[in-house]
Amino acid sequence: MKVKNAVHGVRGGLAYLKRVSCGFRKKIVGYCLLGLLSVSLSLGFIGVSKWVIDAATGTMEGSWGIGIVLLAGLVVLQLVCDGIDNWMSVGMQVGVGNRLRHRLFARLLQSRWNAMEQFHTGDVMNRIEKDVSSVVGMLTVSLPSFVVTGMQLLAAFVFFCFLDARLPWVVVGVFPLFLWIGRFYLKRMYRYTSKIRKSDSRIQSIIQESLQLRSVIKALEQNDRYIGKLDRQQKTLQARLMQRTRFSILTRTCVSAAFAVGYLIAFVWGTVHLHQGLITFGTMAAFLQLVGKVQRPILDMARMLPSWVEVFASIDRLRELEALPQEREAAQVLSPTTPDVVVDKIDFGYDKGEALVFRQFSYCFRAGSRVAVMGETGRGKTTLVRLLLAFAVPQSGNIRLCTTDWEVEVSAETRCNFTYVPQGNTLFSGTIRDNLLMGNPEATEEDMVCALHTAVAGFVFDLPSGMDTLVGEQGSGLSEGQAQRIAIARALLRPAFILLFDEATSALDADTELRLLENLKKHCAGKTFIFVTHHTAVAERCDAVLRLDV
Ligand SMILES: Nc1ncnc2c1ncn2[C@@H]1O[C@H](COP(=O)(O)OP(=O)(O)OP(=O)(O)O)[C@@H](O)[C@H]1O
Repeated sequence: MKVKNAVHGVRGGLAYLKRVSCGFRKKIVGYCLLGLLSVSLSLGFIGVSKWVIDAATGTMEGSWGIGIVLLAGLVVLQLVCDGIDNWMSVGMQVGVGNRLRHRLFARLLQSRWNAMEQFHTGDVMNRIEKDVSSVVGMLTVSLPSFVVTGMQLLAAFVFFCFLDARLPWVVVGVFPLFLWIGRFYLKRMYRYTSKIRKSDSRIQSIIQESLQLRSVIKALEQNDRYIGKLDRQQKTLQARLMQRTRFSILTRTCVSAAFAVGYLIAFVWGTVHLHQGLITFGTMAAFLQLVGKVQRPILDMARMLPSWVEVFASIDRLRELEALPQEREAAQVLSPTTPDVVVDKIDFGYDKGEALVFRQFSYCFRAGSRVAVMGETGRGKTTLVRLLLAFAVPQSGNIRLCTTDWEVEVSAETRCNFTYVPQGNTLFSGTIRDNLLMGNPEATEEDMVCALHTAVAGFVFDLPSGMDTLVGEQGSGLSEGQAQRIAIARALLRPAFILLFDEATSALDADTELRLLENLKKHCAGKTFIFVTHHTAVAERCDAVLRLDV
């Protein structure tokens, strides 16, 4: 798919980091400067300690007591820096994380209704949680550390040159070799990391779907099968992680061995020069500390590499989500009065090459009428609702909202003219009141009571907490029929001209269904009702029946 064509690569990844860091760049630079101050303090510590040792051993003149006071001052400053560092780091992590999740969540909600079908929700959740935190870690921890470590290395290198100009160039000499090995290392790590992220997503998908459908799993006695499925995926993840760890340990051991040899050379060099009286004890101590100061940052940078690789794999996954086709955002287009809904010679099929669901289909839903849409399962009833709501767009023909002197083709902007009760249980966790307010955030207590009565949901007033009763995910705690009636009340609160009921009364008993239809007729005069239904009782109380299977 198009999403797959999203341009991968380091350049794209860097551009993404630049984009998402917007608004935090000053803080990140400030954080880097703080890190540099911290490095300067630690180098200052080395310089002063050399002076103190040389003064104490009589190699240099001066009061080593002042040096000790200076050292204590430098330690205090370092502690203050560490405190500010922690404070800034947490603040940035929270801020950047919130910003990234906001950006992704908004894009997912604004994407076209079926754009996400290619992803499992568990995979999407995994990306929002783990890939976002990996990018946050990069921007707020790894990137500043990389800058500071690089500067630390440079500063130590310059300091080194003052002590002896030859040794540091050995480091420069081996640098091209490091780059060459690094290229091979990065490629391999990227491959391992991408596979690991995929396995991780699969695990989350299995857990999420199984928990959502746990009653189905229980009823079909498939517990062991699903636990086994999880175990197999976990084993795959473990194998992939171990493979990456093996490779990582191998490369890290090689780097550490190279550094151990480097330290040994530096130590022997220092000892020989000390023995020959060419350097002082202070220089020897400073020299050995500096060797550490050069080696530590290089090792730290090498250790950061896996997290850089992980970030680029994560960025690719986040960019796939961000590349989902979006709905155009524009002002609402509200009809002046209840409009006719004219479906004019539409052709529509979901996928290219597959049979069309509608071929040259036309129909007019008259303003203020009640129409039952019927037909065998799979004939396109729900698809018609999606087309009216402009979730899907016909390949040819059009659907228009028309009044005597006003006409507009349906689009995301005309959705405000409709209210929709989908199939199944569509309540959110929270109170019944929260659910009702989703239909109309400005609804008064009186409006909500009226909507509940019209939807034959008077049972809500018998609950101990009434409208403040808490319901669980997907309306758990309520019966299917109770949840359907609250969903209908929610839809009635929305100030819209056309009400779309997609098998919205399927869980109601015949008597309750009839009372609901009577109430709708009485309280919602002038509005258009489109009932997708298999119930003949509903069809008998409508002004027209649209059969899709004839
Ligand atoms: N998201 C989708 N992607 C691809 N094909 C789809 C999608 N949704 C539905 N279809 C196909 O479109 C056709 C019409 O489906 P639709 O859901 O509109 O039928 P329906 O009449 O509402 O069925 P039911 O009475 O079972 O709800 C079916 O062949 C179905 O397989």
